Amino acid sequence: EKVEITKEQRALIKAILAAYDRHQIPQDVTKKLLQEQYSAEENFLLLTEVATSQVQVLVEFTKNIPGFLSLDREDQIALLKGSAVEAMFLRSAQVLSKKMPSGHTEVLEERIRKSGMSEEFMTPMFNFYKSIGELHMTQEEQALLTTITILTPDRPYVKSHEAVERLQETMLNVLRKLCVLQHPQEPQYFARLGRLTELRTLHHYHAEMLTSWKTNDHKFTPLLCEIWDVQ
Ligand SMILES: CC(C)c1onc(-c2c(Cl)cccc2Cl)c1COc1ccc2c(ccn2Cc2cccc(C(=O)O)c2)c1
Repeated sequence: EKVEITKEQRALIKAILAAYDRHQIPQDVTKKLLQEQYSAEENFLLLTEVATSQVQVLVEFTKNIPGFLSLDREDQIALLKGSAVEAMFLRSAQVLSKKMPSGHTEVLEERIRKSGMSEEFMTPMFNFYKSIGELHMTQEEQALLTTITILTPDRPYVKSHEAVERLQETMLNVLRKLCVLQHPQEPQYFARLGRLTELRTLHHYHAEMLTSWKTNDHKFTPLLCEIWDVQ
């Protein structure tokens, strides 16, 4: 039967896309990525600055997700803490896979490769970036996928599981219709997006990345320590 996006769903897409487009990392941070010299130390510091800025952007974006602010306040924090890494993997993948104007992509990739991260995390991370790139997601799909990742009910310490599940279900219904309408030649497209559960394993790798950086006496910003429970 014909797939129809309702008026409410269109309004939802518009609100989420506007929030997604509005919240970008400030130019002065991304400009540094091109200017500073290369050393593992400098790369780590720059990536820490980008990650901190990305968390701030993520918090602002999340506040604009329709319905998020009506969730229990502690659950809002639990959802942000539980999804930050995955949302940042999605965002970094979207940025690295789209050919950014001023050759940012190569520079970013180079700085990630040379930031003191061990090889064992590099491979899964860049495979993930490659698989995201191959999906050629539209802006709406990227914004909705990030929203759905944030609204994952089974994060640690979430109390009103059903309230979050209802909100996530609403977004999944919209994404499902969008995929059918925007990728008519590929009926399996929505299922492929769902298979991004690799995100969960990357979350696991990331915890180990943090530990290995920490043992090499790398410092994180207060915001990153708070959102990632780093001492
Ligand atoms: C603390 C730091 C060393 C770190 O720890 N884990 C990761 C980490 C890593 Cl190394 C990979 C994936 C996720 C995380 Cl948290 C990182 C680096 O984090 C990021 C965060 C965001 C990133 C990047 C790279 C790109 N982006 C997105 C981006 C870049 C430039 C502009 C914009 C924009 O929206 O305008 C967005 C790195």
